[in-house]
This record gives sequence, structure tokens and C-alpha cells, in this order.
Amino acid sequence: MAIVNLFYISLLLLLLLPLFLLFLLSIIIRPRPVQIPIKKRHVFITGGSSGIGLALAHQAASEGARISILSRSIDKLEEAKNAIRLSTGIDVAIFAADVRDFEAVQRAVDEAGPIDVLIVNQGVFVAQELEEQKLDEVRFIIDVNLMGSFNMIKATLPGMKRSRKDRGPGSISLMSSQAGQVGIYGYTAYSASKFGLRGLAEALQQEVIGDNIHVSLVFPPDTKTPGLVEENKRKPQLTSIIAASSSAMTADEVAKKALDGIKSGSFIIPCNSEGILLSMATAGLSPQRSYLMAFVEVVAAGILRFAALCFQWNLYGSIEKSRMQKN
Ligand SMILES: NC(=O)C1=CN([C@@H]2O[C@H](COP(=O)(O)OP(=O)(O)OC[C@H]3O[C@@H](n4cnc5c(N)ncnc54)[C@H](OP(=O)(O)O)[C@@H]3O)[C@@H](O)[C@H]2O)C=CC1
Ligand SMILES: CCCCCCCCCCCCCCCC(=O)[C@@H](N)CO
Repeated sequence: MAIVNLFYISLLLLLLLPLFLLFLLSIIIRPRPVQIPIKKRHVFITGGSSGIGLALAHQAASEGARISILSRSIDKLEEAKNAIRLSTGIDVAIFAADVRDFEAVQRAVDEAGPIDVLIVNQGVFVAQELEEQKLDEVRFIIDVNLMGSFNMIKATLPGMKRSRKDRGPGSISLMSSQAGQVGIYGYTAYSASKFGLRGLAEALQQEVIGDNIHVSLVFPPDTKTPGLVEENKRKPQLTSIIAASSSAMTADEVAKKALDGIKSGSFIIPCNSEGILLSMATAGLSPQRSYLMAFVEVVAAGILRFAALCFQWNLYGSIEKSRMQKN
């Protein structure tokens, strides 16, 4: 009798423990969950003339947002504007500027008017072993991807803060990459630039939470865009092999995930199923606004570390194989 009772009591405790953890997490998670509406709000997208940025502009426009896009080439901007008008009937505002030029960025932002949702998406990627890659190219990648993002945010923040009270929650999201969650062969400069965005985002979220501004980081896998076509023309074979361990997506699919993530106020936004694993395995000290996701992260931490080590085992296997083939 006593043994049977003990059995039921342990079973009950075993069931209560996860419930208690869920309850605890629902109380402690910070920042608190938030919804970011985009309808009738000003969404400003950098790199909005091509690939993921263009897909984001299309989707946000069709959801009733007011859109501004910024990139360098005025021809590509005009083309994007016409394409969006054709498919949605909506006119987007276009701004030709290089994100590396702070004054030019500031002028564009001032002209565009207060921004509710800033999507910092511009990016360049040239995959090459560091020994081969010229320092000028390293600097170019860091300047556009990382310093360019600082320029955008610095230019946008004052206006975004000032206009918050009567306009609801603001959002700043940054387009990283799965190569910004795990370093990848051939991406020393690119991974560094994308990892950099994470530090920027984590610190910035703490600074702007009091202004009702919410930060997101998007982590796409290889995505079929004009940029990827260009990148594939000269990419180390190993980079392609390793990147292929995460299934490729279309720009529309990535844009949909990104926009849904932004609207639900997620800090980390994965895009495919490998990305969900990757995000849980690299959750670290990042904020998590969903107590359900937090629960899964806590419970799965050990096994995910094991999966990560298996991934590294596989990765170093590919490197060894390719070295043997060369010799
Ligand atoms: N495609 C992929 O496989 C993946 C992409 N990403 C990231 O997603 C983002 C978008 O990539 P994707 O759509 O493929 O890229 P594309 O090359 O197709 O588009 C890049 C956009 O950024 C603009 N841009 C580039 N440099 C600058 C600059 N200096 N100043 C202003 N605008 C600039 C381009 O316009 P213009 O040249 O006229 O300036 C263009 O609008 C990037 O940050 C990239 O790192 C992440 C993971 C995977
Ligand atoms: C815990 C186990 C996790 C297992 C899954 C790991 C998969 C990692 C694959 C990384 C792919 C990086 C693609 C970068 C794409 C990109 O940014 C370039 N195309 C440039 O734009």
C-alpha cells in the first residue's frame, strides 16, 4: 500500500515540476511579450530593392503599411517601386543612399518622416578564405553590414523615440544570418559582421525598452535572391557544403517568417526547422519573450548541446575530407 502511494506521489511531483517551471517562466521572462502592428504604420526597409528586402516591402505593403525603402542604386529602387505598385497598387517611397554614409542616411530618414518599424536588412556577402580575401573586402563587408546598421539606427532612433507616445510600440529589426549564429568556413568577415549585429541588438534592447521600442534579429539560411546568385559565382566548395546542411528558402518565405516574427515581437526569429534548432542551441543569454519557447530551451539545453557537437563533428569531417581530396 505504502509503495503504491509513493508511486502516485512521485508521479504527481513529476507532473507538477514542469507545470511549476512553466508558471515560473511565465512570471520571470523579460522583456514582456508585445504585439507590433504594421497596418497603417511607417515601415522603413533598407536593402528593400532586391531579394529579402523587396519581398518584405511587398508583403508589408499588402498588409497596409506605409513603406519606405532605401538602397544605393536608384534604378533598382525605381524598378522595385514599379513592381510593388503593379502587384499591390501601393506607392512606396524610395531613398537612394549608401548606408556607409551617415549624412546621406540621416537626410533620407529625415525626409521619410518618423519611423514605426525599422528593418535593417541591407547586406553584402563575399565568401572566401581569409587568407585569400583582401582586407579591403573584409572592411567593405563589416562597413556595410555592421557599421551601416549603426548608421541606420543612429539616424532613426531620435525620431522613433519622440513619436512613440501617440503611435504605439516601435520596432527595430536586424537581418542577420544563420552564419551569425555559428561561424562558417569562408565567412570570417561575414560571420563576424553578423555576430556583431547580435551584440548590438542585445545591448540596444536594454537601452530602448523604456521607450517602448522592441528589437528583433532574423536568422535566414541560404535564400534564393540576386545576392545569393552573385555569391555563388565565387564561393569555396566547403562553404556551399556546410551551408547546405540548412535547407534553402525563397525570399518570400523568409520575408513571411521575418514579418510574423517582428509582429509578434520575437527577439530571435529563426526561419526554417534547422534554424529553430540553431536558435535554441544558441539561446545563451538572449532575451526570450515567449515562456513556452523558454520552457523548451530550458528542458532541451543538454540534448541540444549534444546535437551541436554532432554538427561540429560532421563539419570537421567535411573539412578533413576536402583536404584529403586536395592532396
Ligand atoms: N540570400 C541569402 O542567402 C541570405 C541573406 N541574408 C541577409 O539578408 C539580407 C538581404 O540579402 P539578399 O536579399 O540576399 O541580398 P540582395 O543582394 O539580393 O539585396 C541586397 C540589398 O541591399 C542593398 N544594399 C547593398 N549594399 C548597400 C549599401 N551599402 N547601402 C544601402 N543599401 C545597400 C542592395 O541595393 P544596392 O546594391 O542598390 O545598394 C539591395 O537592395 C542581407 O543582410 C544578407 O546578409 C542572410 C542569410 C542568407
Ligand atoms: C544544434 C544543431 C544545429 C544544426 C543546424 C545547423 C545548420 C547551420 C548551417 C549554417 C548555414 C549558414 C548559411 C548562411 C547563408 C548566408 O548568410 C549566405 N548565403 C550569405 O547571404
